[in-house]
Amino acid sequence: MCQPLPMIETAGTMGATSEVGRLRTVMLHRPGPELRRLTPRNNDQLLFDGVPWVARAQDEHDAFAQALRDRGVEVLHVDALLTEILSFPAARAELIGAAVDDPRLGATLQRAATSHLAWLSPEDLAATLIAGLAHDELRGGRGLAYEVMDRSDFVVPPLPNLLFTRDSSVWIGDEVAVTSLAMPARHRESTITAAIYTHHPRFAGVEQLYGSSLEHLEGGDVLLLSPGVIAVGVGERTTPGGAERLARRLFARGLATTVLVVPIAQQRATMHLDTIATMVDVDAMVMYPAVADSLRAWTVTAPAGVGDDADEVELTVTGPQPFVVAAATAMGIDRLRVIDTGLDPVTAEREQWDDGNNTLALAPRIAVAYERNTVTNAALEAAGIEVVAIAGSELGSGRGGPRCMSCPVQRDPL
Ligand SMILES: NC(=[NH2+])NCCC[C@H](N)C(=O)O
Repeated sequence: MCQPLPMIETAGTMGATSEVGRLRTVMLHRPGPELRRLTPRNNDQLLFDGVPWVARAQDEHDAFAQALRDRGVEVLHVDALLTEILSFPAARAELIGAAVDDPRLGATLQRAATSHLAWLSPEDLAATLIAGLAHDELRGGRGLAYEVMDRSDFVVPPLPNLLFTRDSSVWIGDEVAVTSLAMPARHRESTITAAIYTHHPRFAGVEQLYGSSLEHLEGGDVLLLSPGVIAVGVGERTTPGGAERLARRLFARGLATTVLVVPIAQQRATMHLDTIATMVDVDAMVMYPAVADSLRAWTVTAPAGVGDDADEVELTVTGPQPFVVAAATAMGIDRLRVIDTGLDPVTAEREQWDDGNNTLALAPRIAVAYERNTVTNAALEAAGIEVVAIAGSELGSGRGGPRCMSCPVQRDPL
């Protein structure tokens, strides 16, 4: 334990100012034993629409990671970063504390779980923090809560949605926002991303611009439309309060000039802004046609030279305007080109559900997309976007596509 980690050379500054600058480094999480915890009894609560075939999901994810590496992208894995920081006592204490900080447990079970976790090697602790700790896996389990707890329940619940690394942190400029996830099944994910950014030497000196205990804000709702122009969806996950706090902090730190706040329907099919629209070129988005005309945005700005006290920043709010109009104005372009998901309403609805809009741009006009969304992908190709198609039959059961499954750590400036 406690051996210093080697400092890793990184090419250029970390961070991103757009969704489409050439992708250099990305953080992924290869799905593992945490997916084997899903059953028909718990999958709804754990935010999966079914019970995935884990080995196939891993094959699909490996092919996704390989497609990125083949195009020169460095792939970082959450479990490896987590294992590395878990040789530091401070990181261990923080993450063990977060794992047992659960009102279901009670003091006796909390103590038993803490001492169980404290004995684990960095590898085993990383694995347990992600896959969770089932009732009968806890050596020395005791206490009222332990006796009463259903045998199929978890002392530490698994994190199957860690797969969607987009949501638990987002880089804006050269800072990282550790987010505050709305669904109870995902709260603990951002304690892991916070610990990685705090303790891993790779990220030494990186400023954290948000935090896991603030108003709900999820990375899937944050779109870097162009340098300094950020769209934030508010709906099932991100609250208006979260969007406002992020805007203030971005303005105070000079990381944005305009934030567009975009209300989206509060339902599972549109849980994040990136389920209905993603950038595929500097001036183009693939978008769900059923919302393309009705999507509205409030434009939030702040006077220049606002100083660095975020709470003092005076916000100017105008709108609402049609999203595409507000976006083009803020981005300083004549028109935001929109490529439709599907052609007829039924195909569009099916392909939106299967994350046809959820593309990951590798550079302007090159995007990773699920192969199953054939009509959307053909529309992208027809619009001059090269589609890097990946399989997602099992990965898709968690309702997330290539964008949700990736957190860009470094993109070239445009
Ligand atoms: N950025 C995204 N669209 N992420 C998708 C997350 C899916 C995950 N099962 C959830 O419900 O939270």
